[in-house]
Amino acid sequence: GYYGKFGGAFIPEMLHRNVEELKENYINIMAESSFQEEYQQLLRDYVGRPTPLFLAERLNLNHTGAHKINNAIGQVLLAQRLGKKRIIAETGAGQHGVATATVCALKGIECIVYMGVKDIERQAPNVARMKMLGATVIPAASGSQTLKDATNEAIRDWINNPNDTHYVIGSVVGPHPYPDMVARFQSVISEEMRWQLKEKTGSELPTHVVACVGGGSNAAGAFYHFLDDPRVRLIAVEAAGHGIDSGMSAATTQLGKPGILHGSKSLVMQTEDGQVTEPHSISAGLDYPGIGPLHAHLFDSGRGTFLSATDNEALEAAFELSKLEGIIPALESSHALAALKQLKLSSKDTVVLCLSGRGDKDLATYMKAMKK
Ligand SMILES: Cc1ncc(COP(=O)(O)O)c(/C=N/[C@H](C(=O)O)[C@@H](O)C(C)C)c1O
Repeated sequence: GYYGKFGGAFIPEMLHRNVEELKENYINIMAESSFQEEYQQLLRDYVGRPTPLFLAERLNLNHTGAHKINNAIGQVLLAQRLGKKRIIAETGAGQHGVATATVCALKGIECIVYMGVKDIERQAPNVARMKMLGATVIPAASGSQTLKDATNEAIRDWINNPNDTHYVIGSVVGPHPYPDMVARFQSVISEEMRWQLKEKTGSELPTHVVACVGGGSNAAGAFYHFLDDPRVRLIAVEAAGHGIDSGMSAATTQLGKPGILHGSKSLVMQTEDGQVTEPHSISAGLDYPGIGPLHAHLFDSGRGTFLSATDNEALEAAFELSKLEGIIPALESSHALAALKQLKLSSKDTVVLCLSGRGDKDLATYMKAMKK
């Protein structure tokens, strides 16, 4: 369960049994043909995959509007095979919450989503969707009432309900096996990239894959099948917020130090005495003081190139893509788009940009920016 020196499962004693049960079973269950049949069938007929590779842009026009559903389907199917009757999840941008609530509605299983009070405000359309889908949204009022507090509340719930509950973590974070399990579910993104690239360009290898990183699941999925091929440059884009040195940022590889967050050893934005510091990003999905251990290792080993984009650069990129291509991207994805300008690309390059989600959820923020 390690990526270099990062990863592991540093969890409260009371969670051991839950996490052990997952670790013992996830590979076998995912390898079962009945699991794969159901999983692939849902991705095809319910999510609407494969999503088109369009003009070297990777569009997730998936059902529920982002990549999160790939992971939510996998984990709910897994939870059912483990006999769980109750699903909990954390969410920040609300996409993961909506994806989990969607699959729970489809499978008729109870769904509770923890969400920071601040995020409930700025992603209101997704809160409405979760409620429409029959999920219970519980405001995380502890701490700074953002994503990390939603995650803490979900972990507290799981400790109190160890037997009948599965915690669907929304990104490649948390104790082993979550980072590996979520990356496997998201790997469908690079699988589709490869064969669509082959069809369109004759080669299944791009020169660059670019993706935004909050916890890092859409990037893990986009990078997955290219990790070991140095011919493919992996470009991870973090949220610089008001700027790396502004004190209002979420660029964890630039500002973080090795530490433990939510059960995983990775890079964490923290004070001298190891208290997690409050991150900032205009996008809820990247507003996270940690990063998945896979990405900490990609950064530490130099295999990945870590760029960042500020709030304003992301906004600009969102307006530009909307006007130039008729696609309104999620604020998170707009960070990946903004970073393209920082790459010295040549016409020989094949760049695949992973657009992790649609901008429907961010229209209020876009409209506010337009008024300025
Ligand atoms: C459209 C979109 N793009 C990217 C992200 C960043 O999450 P990763 O792909 O896991 O880095 C997100 C993250 N969304 C989560 C959520 O919807 O709850 C996030 O806020 C938390 C799970 C971290 C997203 O919604």
